[in-house]
Amino acid sequence: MDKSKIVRALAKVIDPTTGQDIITRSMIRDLEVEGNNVNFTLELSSLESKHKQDLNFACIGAIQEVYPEAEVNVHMVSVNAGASEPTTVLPQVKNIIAVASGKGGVGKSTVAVNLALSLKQTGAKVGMIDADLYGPSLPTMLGLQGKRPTVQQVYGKPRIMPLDYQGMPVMSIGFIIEPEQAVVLRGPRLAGVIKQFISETVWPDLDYMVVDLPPGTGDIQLTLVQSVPITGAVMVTTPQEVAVVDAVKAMNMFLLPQVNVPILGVVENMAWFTPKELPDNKYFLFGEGGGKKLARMSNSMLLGQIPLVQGIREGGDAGRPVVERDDDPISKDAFRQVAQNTLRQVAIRNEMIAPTQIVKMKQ
Ligand SMILES: Nc1ncnc2c1ncn2[C@@H]1O[C@H](COP(=O)(O)OP(=O)(O)OP(=O)(O)O)[C@@H](O)[C@H]1O
Repeated sequence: MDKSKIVRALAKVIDPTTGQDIITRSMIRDLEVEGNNVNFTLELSSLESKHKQDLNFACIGAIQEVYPEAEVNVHMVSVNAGASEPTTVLPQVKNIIAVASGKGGVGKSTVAVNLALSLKQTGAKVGMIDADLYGPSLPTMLGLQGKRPTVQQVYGKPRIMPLDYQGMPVMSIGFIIEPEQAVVLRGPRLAGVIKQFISETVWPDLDYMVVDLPPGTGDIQLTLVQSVPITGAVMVTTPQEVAVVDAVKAMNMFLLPQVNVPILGVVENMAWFTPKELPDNKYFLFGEGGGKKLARMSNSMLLGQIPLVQGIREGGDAGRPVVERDDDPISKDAFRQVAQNTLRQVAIRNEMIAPTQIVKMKQ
């Protein structure tokens, strides 16, 4: 029997927790073929061990399809044995970055989308969840209006396949219901949708998952911190005092001792206005210093300042974000700097602090 044929057969076995095949996920070790005997070890996380039997049968079936005479012995081991608290939610996602703001309209979604795409431009694997269930803007900003995700059966369970924007998997309530219907969703339904986006969607291996939160503090933020371990939050504010005051309230939710999500830094959006015809001019319409102030208050850093320019709004409306175009290098650079600083802050955070735990709160 040919070992490489067996590997190719095993590559058809899908791990139901991630939707990826067990070869891509490097779950097979010590594959040995002797006569009719095929022996190997299948490494499972504690979450995958729920599917132990299914996976065992799937492996045997896949090999016997090629070699009906094969005697297959699958030795299953748990890779998390002895670990204190294995990550069981989105184990294939290395970092989850929540983008939050105090009030609406400060450009949180614009920052989230351009940050995600700038991270992707560094070569990282990035996905996005639009958790702004009341006002989903991702479909418009990425030109995906009217598109619907497909549902596929993965081991007998229906799973959502995210939509794709230029190689970036994305999910939004706007892909499921019409935007004007979103407001009718209430507490438990909202929590259900967030959980579907996390646990019932087939996300590939990702370096960063960027989550666009609704403004303020509410059920959705609470559901999210109870559902996934958030690596850190990026706060978006405009420079004026009132925006900062609201942003502090939103920020304080992340810093609650039982939530304990670190603030990676602050993005000051609409920092100054630059007219198209006078690209070197800066008019500080909303005052100055809000971003720095918020960064100081959260003991974090100002990740960057984004100007108020027509191209950013046009990019969002046209479904082609400014960092994906070449007609506004200044804004593109500003977002690139935000992404570089975010990468650095995530790396420092992961070096210095233990992984975030999912919040267990009495409701
Ligand atoms: N720096 C900017 N320059 C020009 N227009 C911008 C800028 N940032 C955001 N906008 C525009 O402002 C509007 C609001 O932005 P966005 O939807 O990102 O805000 P938001 O904070 O996510 O709002 P909400 O959460 O209330 O939906 C959009 O039309 C967007 O294109």
